Amino acid sequence: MTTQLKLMPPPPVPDAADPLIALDREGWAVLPGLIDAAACDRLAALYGAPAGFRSHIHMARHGFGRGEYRYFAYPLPPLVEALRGMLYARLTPIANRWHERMGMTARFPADHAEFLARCHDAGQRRPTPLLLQYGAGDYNCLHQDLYGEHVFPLQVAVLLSAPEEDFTGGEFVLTEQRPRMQSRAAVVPLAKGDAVVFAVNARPVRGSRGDYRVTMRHGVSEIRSGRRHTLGVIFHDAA
Ligand SMILES: O=C(O)CCC(=O)C(=O)O
Ligand SMILES: [Fe+2]
Repeated sequence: MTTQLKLMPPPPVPDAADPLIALDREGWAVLPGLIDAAACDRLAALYGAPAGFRSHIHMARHGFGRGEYRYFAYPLPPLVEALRGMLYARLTPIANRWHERMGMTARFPADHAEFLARCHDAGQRRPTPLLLQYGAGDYNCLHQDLYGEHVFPLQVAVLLSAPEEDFTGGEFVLTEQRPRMQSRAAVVPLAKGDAVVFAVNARPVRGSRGDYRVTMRHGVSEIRSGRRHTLGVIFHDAA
């Protein structure tokens, strides 16, 4: 019996075949090694470049936490532009399915340029991809990246620094607020170059009487030492 069991093939691991399967179950999923270490370093180095950004935010001044970020200006750096279009195309079927399940009327076109035209027509014209930089003692309060009426329900953050080497602490945290229940938190395990895909504001959860909406927020726990950079990819533009 034991030998027979040993000879049996291992059970299939669906998440390994498609990491995005976890999105429906958890409201977030990790895309391991989305970009390589050299590309991470090149992107993180842009933070110190004088040009290419439309604004610079000191989080403490706005009560958002402690740390800073810069929104890219258009045209985006080619890698950011390519990632944004590629990820959007991959996430659109899930976004449309989620909207249907949550009883939301908006549907998303297959082409990101078409969705951006919709944002721009509604006055959401400013690019939202951003680079974040944190040092020791910095953190990012739980929040949602909503910038107007048009919201693509999923977004992506890419960790550009190596945990335990470049920084300690600074974990990516998600919370979900379920109706009439206490909130639940998740800490997302990320290595340098990994991306987390997560719900911007709400996700559908299957209950005994159909789907219901769960509200999600994300943030970053305090960086204990070192420096941490992230690339944030949001698919709607900002008013
Ligand atoms: O630094 C992080 O990991 C989170 C960044 C963030 O809030 C975002 O990309 O929207
Ligand atoms: Fe965010």
